[in-house]
Amino acid sequence: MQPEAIKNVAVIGAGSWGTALAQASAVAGRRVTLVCRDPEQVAEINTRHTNSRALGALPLDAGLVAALALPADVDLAILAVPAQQSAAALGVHGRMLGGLPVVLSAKGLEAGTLRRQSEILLDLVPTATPLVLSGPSFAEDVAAGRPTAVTLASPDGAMADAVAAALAGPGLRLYAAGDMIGVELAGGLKNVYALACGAVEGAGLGASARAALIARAFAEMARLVVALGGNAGTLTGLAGLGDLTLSCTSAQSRNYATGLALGRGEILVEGRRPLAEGVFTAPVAQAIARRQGVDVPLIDAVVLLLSGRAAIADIVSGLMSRPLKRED
Ligand SMILES: NC(=O)c1ccc[n+]([C@@H]2O[C@H](COP(=O)([O-])OP(=O)(O)OC[C@H]3O[C@@H](n4cnc5c(N)ncnc54)[C@H](O)[C@@H]3O)[C@@H](O)[C@H]2O)c1
Ligand SMILES: O=P(O)(O)OC[C@H](O)CO
Repeated sequence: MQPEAIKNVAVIGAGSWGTALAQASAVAGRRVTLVCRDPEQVAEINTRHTNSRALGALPLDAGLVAALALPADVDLAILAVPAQQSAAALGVHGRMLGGLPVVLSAKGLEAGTLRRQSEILLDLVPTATPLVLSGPSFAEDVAAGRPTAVTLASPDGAMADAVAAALAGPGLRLYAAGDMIGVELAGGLKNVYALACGAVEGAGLGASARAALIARAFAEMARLVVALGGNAGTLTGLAGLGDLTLSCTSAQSRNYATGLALGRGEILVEGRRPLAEGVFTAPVAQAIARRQGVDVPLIDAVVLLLSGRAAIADIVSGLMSRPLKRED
């Protein structure tokens, strides 16, 4: 496929990330339909050209329209609902996606089934071509056109090149890559480690502890990626190091902010906080690691923290008192 053949893009999911990707695609010259669930949101986007629920007063590109369903002439779809909702959204829209390239942009692993996003897509729409978009990218930055670079991974290299070229614009640079498993895992796992880093800051444990945590998270992530057939080298790129750095150091990350609250001793009340994908992915990552026989002390620590069954001081002391091991 040539990039010029990708004229019409549909984005499923009108939250902050879906709206930001729709905006970037429109700025890149595509005709974009943002698929919403709420008729009032459709009306606001089509008349006032804002999506206030997702991105406040940010003016949206004139090439972006909203609808309740996918149009018939879509060349490329982008799925941008929370990771635990991907199967439900594909259940509604999947029959329109047969044979199409589908960009998966949620960062998370599915509870219960332990599926990655590409596995969910291929189970529900076997003829679609999956591409995974991940990397350091806050919706607010992408929507405002601030410089952002991400990875776009697919086993179909020619398709990844074409879609990267079709979606690239003045503020968004996409690097095509082949290791979809590594990129998907990196995107899901960084949210778990961002929770941990936020908790370290919230508990006042210091910047040295947070830096050590990031480095050990990188090593842990590499073990899991390799065990699942991915490439550890992928983690040196945008989806690995790039996103781990962003999410583990910035309170703008919802996962980091949630960790901050946990570290301060606050109790999480479901539905009362912004989406923090790591809360759902942590137990899934732990189950996958157990299945593969991979040692993941940091993921275990986050699962324990989220369970509310142990204080952060005890969790940290448990991590620090493990038998010493070699780094090399
Ligand atoms: N916000 C960011 O900066 C950002 C950046 C990169 C990746 N992501 C990822 O994008 C995904 C979505 O995050 P977000 O920030 O847009 O969340 P959000 O909470 O802002 O929005 C989620 C949207 O999905 C819609 N939705 C939920 N279930 C649905 C369903 N079954 N069918 C159709 N629509 C449904 C909701 O109505 C809402 O509009 C997450 O996996 C997140 O990790 C977010
Ligand atoms: O706000 P978060 O923690 O969901 O992070 C958003 C993006 O994934 C950052 O790359």
